[in-house]
Amino acid sequence: MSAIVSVNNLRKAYAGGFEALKSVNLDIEEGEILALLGPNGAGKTTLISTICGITVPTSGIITVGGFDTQTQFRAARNLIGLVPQEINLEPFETVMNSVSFSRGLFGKPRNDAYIEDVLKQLSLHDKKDSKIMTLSGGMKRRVLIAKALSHEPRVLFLDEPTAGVDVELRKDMWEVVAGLKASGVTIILTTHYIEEAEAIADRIGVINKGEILLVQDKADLMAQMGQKQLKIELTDSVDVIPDGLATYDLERAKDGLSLTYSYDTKGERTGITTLLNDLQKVGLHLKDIQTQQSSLEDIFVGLVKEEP
Ligand SMILES: Nc1ncnc2c1ncn2[C@@H]1O[C@H](COP(=O)(O)OP(=O)(O)OP(=O)(O)O)[C@@H](O)[C@H]1O
Repeated sequence: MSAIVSVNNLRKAYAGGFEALKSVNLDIEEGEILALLGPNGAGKTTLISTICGITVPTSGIITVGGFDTQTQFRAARNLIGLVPQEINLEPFETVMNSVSFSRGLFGKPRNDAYIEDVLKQLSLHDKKDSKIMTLSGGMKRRVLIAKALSHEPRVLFLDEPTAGVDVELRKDMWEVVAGLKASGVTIILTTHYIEEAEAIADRIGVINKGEILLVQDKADLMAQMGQKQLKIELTDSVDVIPDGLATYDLERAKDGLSLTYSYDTKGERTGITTLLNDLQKVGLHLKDIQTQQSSLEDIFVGLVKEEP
């Protein structure tokens, strides 16, 4: 895979001097879904707006499809579709007209067949002649996506596509995004819903205070940083952790009926076998054992917390 979007040493200071982005470097591979995860005010929207040429960078270079977003703005922008956070649609317009109009703004010749295909893909085709004001919130969001796709972009930016959307609609949106990826569009979405990144992204970038803390393959991220916990339930409670188990850094539950052992799933040895032997040696009897994997949420909270 090759980078379709390349961000190099991007800095953005707003008027007044506030540095919303501090030397950001990011390559987005063609065909992937990249989720940019970060808390409120992290700089997600600023990053997207700057790549899309809506916000002017203070310094740094961004290319899209090899075109410089500043010196070759039009060529770069033609390759980009942007779905904004806010729903800003023309209420009295029909879906078809509204989407066709967006295409026209990019100077592309009318192509009803293409627009109808997009509407079909977004399950909006039966609403093509409906006025936008008659659509549900979920449908309006899909109209925004149709508009962003109207000029046949290769990269689609979705700024918080499911903010304030109920669980059902959120899952619908995830399916839409998966369908778009299947049709060959590269997708970058911002979210502060960890489960959203976990559900649909190929790679996850974590951004906080204007800095990208990491960008990594989702599965690798979870495997590398994920810790597993082994919860050992005991038949009888213990008041203190026996000396013979001191080396394991166990956590004792308040009721003394279970001990939790954390280990690295990627480590050469987990230490579980010797732990179980040692438990027996100190005379503890197991009732049950269970393992649990830390979620992306634990990883994310850990990363953002470590920031000074
Ligand atoms: N036009 C502006 N002028 C000055 N500061 C701004 C401007 N736009 C954004 N900021 C500041 O830049 C920082 C990053 O904002 P941005 O909207 O990029 O964050 P975000 O990660 O998208 O947040 P959210 O999840 O809340 O949308 C914030 O501290 C914000 O207050």
